[in-house]
Amino acid sequence: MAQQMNVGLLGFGTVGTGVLEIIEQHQDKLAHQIGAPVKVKKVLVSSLDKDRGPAAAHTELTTNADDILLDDDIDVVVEVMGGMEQARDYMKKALEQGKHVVTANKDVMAVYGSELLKTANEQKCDLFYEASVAGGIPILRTIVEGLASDRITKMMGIVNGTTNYILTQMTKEGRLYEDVLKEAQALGYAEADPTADVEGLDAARKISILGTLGFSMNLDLDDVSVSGISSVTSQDLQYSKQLGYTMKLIGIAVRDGDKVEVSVQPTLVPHEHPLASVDDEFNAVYVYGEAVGETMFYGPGAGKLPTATAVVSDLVEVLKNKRLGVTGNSAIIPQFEKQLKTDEEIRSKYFLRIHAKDKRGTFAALTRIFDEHNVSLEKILQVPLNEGRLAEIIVVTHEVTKKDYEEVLERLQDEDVVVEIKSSYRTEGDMS
Ligand SMILES: NC(=O)C1=CN([C@@H]2O[C@H](COP(=O)(O)OP(=O)(O)OC[C@H]3O[C@@H](n4cnc5c(N)ncnc54)[C@H](OP(=O)(O)O)[C@@H]3O)[C@@H](O)[C@H]2O)C=CC1
Ligand SMILES: N[C@@H](CC=O)C(=O)O
Ligand code: NA
Repeated sequence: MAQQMNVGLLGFGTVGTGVLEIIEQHQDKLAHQIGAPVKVKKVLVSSLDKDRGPAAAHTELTTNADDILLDDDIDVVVEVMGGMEQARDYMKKALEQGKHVVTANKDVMAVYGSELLKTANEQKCDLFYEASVAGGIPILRTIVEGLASDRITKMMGIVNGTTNYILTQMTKEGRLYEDVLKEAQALGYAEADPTADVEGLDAARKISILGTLGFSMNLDLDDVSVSGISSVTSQDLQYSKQLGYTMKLIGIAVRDGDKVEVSVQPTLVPHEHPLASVDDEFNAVYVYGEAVGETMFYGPGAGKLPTATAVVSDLVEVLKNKRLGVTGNSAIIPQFEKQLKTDEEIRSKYFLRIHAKDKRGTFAALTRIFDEHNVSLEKILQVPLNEGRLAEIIVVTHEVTKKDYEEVLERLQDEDVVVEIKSSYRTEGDMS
């Protein structure tokens, strides 16, 4: 057996404590796979005063990152502290010191990923980030290696555990948004600031990483159109259910020819769609490849041990590469120039809920507007409100262009019979 490999951990929170636990508990298996024992030599924390239980006794804690980044005995730096600029600076410094890096940080990888991967290749170092997308599901490896021979044309992912937990609990248990969010925070699923979860930014970061790898083009976070779940109401969930749909926050990346579209939004999927039954903090990524057809990868998307499993598996790969002398190849330069679809080219179905005056001519006025913009309707539901003075009208369109649909929304806003547009959601139909 070769000499011990040393790891420096940046962060000792939910994921960091899980990483230490797995390394300690699976020591024999890891040593067998890597061909050398592994030890977490030092851990960076922001405060030495916290009570960290017995786990902390097995390693050395520091508040000075250089104790890790400049320690010649540390082979791999595992970044699980979160945040943006500081985490990126530490990763860059680690790579410049010739250390390999494993991270769970999608915030950094979505924005600075290509820059850091370039540094890693130049330094002949590895940089792996499996835990950054869909926690414990080995999805990045699946796309890059498992489907390397195929041409991926569509990915749809429930890639945020917090929002999936909230939507599931609101839909199935009738619980309140605020209560479930607090619980997701207590369970360690949410980010330090959960705004990134509920407003869709966390999922946007993940789908931009998936799109970049799956379509082999550099997709930026700015290329992702994003909306979150903070304004989803229990009425929306109830009407969706009544019309045969389940609401999920879904990251969607589609390639048609050379053009792509990437977005994140609360999306209605038919009850029988495989993504509809992915509940609570679980994640799933549906991937369509031209040759393989439909595939779906399911598992826990957040939480201590599932996320730590992905981190430690990356660590195993790095250390194996190091032993074989083949590090420095973790980045594949994207093959294609990015070409984004226009709103005339993006096609989808939509769910629309409006309050309208309940009087003669209302429906005629509405259908005229839909018709003038080439929007045809697949489903219609009308419910009287306020003792018949108002009508709650819910429609699901056939597949239409985003441009036509947005023009309809603008026209409806100015229409006399429309009192208020209550909500509007992208709706998925067929699988591929
Ligand atoms: N939680 C999850 O389920 C998942 C998390 N991730 C990602 O993993 C990363 C870590 O998440 P998580 O473990 O939940 O985060 P936590 O907030 O639980 O832990 C963060 C840790 O990093 C330390 N830390 C933070 N900032 C600094 C700093 N500036 N200097 C020194 N130490 C610092 C904290 O120190 P102290 O203990 O002293 O406060 C803490 O130990 C994030 O990038 C997150 O997005 C990815 C997938 C799933
Ligand atoms: N906050 C994230 C954690 C994993 O990336 C989530 O809820 O999915
Ligand atoms: Na993963």
